[in-house]
Order: sequence, then structure tokens, then C-alpha cells
Amino acid sequence: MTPLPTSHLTPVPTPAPAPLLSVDDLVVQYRRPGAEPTRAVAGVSLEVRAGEVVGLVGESGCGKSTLARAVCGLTAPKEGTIAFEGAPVGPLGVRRRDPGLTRVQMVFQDPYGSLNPRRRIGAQIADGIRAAAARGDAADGATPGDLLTRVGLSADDAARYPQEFSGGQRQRIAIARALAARPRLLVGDEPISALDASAQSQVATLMRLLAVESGAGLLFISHDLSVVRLIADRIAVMYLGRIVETGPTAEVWANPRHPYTRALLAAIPQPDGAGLLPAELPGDVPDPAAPPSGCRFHPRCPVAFDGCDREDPQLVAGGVACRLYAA
Ligand SMILES: Nc1ncnc2c1ncn2[C@@H]1O[C@H](COP(=O)(O)OP(=O)(O)OP(=O)(O)O)[C@@H](O)[C@H]1O
Repeated sequence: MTPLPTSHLTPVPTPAPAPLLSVDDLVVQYRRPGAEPTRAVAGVSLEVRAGEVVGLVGESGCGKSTLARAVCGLTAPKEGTIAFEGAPVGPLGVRRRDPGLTRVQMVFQDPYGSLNPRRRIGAQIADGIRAAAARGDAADGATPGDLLTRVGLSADDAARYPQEFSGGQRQRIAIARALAARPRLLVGDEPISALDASAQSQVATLMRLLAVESGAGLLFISHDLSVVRLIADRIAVMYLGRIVETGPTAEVWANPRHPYTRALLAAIPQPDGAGLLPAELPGDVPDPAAPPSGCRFHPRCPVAFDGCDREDPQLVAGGVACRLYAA
């Protein structure tokens, strides 16, 4: 049979690559005996693409760490899905035994607690190299010494112990250890908040540089918006278990829309002592075990209006969950 001519066929467009991380309607809850469950993450959807840095910001208690821990398989979700490179990740028990889990690496807040004080740092970094090999990732030949050099330390430091280093240096070691596992996604959970001011932007910039250079995505959690502005391509603002605004960093910075985002920006100290915007944020984040009715932010919102205590605004396509912007 004569084959059909194919030259007239319209080329099939190449589909956009699946996001590296895709979180859909995620709920994570904690249970305490005799108390209402705490929904620390109460329906979050979020994507991170390869080579992209997403900054997750919000006050203490908003659920940022809980979200990060769920993404890394350290906390089981109650509802919703987490997909990695297009494939849903399984329940926690399965994930713990899955060497593929090491494709996601986390850098924690506490540079003193996250490294084993009794082991030389070279040996701890070598664990990461072995983890990548165990899941069958082609080795790039990097040694612990090479990785230490990449984070600005010396190859000779591999023979030393964590307590011989400053907080900023330890965080660099933690980053080298995470990178050793050749992650596709790096998650930084407040990785700079325990560091002194001079080390903060250096460590944040280093994380961005190394993640992007290796084609990995970076989910960078911080309550320091000025640092997030420096390194993130996209910002997601979290309040009481929900994402309330998301968008390209420059856009959110130039035109913050959610009253909570505006208040966070207003709180950034400026050289002249004034905030960026004339807004203020009264009170604290409420207890997630008993969230306010309607919009969770309404009791603290400077522009709440009739109905905000009843209607719960969803994150719309424009990237903001606030009735001020409802169609
Ligand atoms: N193990 C736990 N058991 C019970 N409640 C918890 C637990 N961990 C966190 N929570 C609660 O869940 C909510 C969200 O906490 P989470 O640490 O995720 O927030 P966060 O935004 O990362 O804050 P921080 O920056 O202070 O870590 C808080 O109300 C917190 O008290």
C-alpha cells in the first residue's frame, strides 16, 4: 500500500514541559488530643518549574514550613495531591522507601542542628553523592571537595567538623550537601533567618545561583521580603494556610494587590524609616484551628467591607484572593 503523503500535516506543537512541582488543593492538618485539628495548610495550589525560583512569604505561623515539609515528604497531606515531574507522588510510607525522593532536597533554618556534629563534613556531603547514585542518576564526578568549593569554602574543609564553622559557613555546607544529591528541586525553609545580616543575602544569592545553574527549581521560604525580591522569579504570599496572592516578583512588588501583601511590603523598613506603603497590620495571625469566617484575613484587613466576614474569596486567575478584585 502506498504510504499517505505527510507533508501537508500540521506539525504537532511540542507541549510545554510539566512543572517540576505541582501542588494541587493541598490540605495538611495536625491533630492534638482534645483539641480541634489545626489545618496548617488549608487548600494550597502551587507550581515550581525547572530553573525557576519561587519565593514563599508570609508571617510566622502561616503554614510555610508545613507546606515545605509536605513537599519534601516529611509530613503526610490529608487531602490534595503533590506531583513531581508530572507523576503524583505516593503516600508517605511509600515515599520514604523511594530513592527518587532524594530528587527533592531541603535546606533547613537551623545551620547548627541540621549537620551531624560527630561526622566530618566531607562524609556528610558524600552521603548526598551516594543518594544520587542510588537512584541511578549519572554521576557528574563531583567530589565533596568540589562541592565545598562551589559554595565558597575550601576543598580541604572536607576533613573538618561542623562546629569549626560559623553559622553562614554551616549553611553553605548544608547547601553543598543538598546539591550533592543532584536535586531537581531545592527547598529552603527559612534558610537565612538564623544568619547575621551580612550572610543573609550572600547565602540566598548562592542558593539561587546554584539551583538555576544546575537546572533545578528552588522553593525559597522566608519572611524577609527584601531578600525574596532579590532572588525570586515569582512570589507566593501565604496567609493562614492559603496562598492569597501570587505573581512575577517585579509585578507583585510594583503593584501589590492583596491588602495582606500590601501590609507585608509596608512593614519593610526603609532607609528613611518609613514603610513602602501607608498601611499597617494589626494583631497576630489567628489560630489555624479556629480560622475566622469568610475571608481569613478580614479581622486584620484595613479595607474589609460588607460581606468579607461571610464570603471566602478564592485565588482567581489574576493571582489574588480578595473580594476587591472579584469579577
Ligand atoms: N507539629 C505540630 N503540631 C501541631 N501544630 C503545629 C505543628 N507544627 C506546626 N503547627 C501549627 O501549624 C501552624 C503553621 O505552622 P508552620 O510552622 O507551618 O508555619 P510557618 O509559616 O512556617 O511559621 P514559622 O515561620 O514560625 O515556622 C501554626 O499554627 C503552628 O502552631
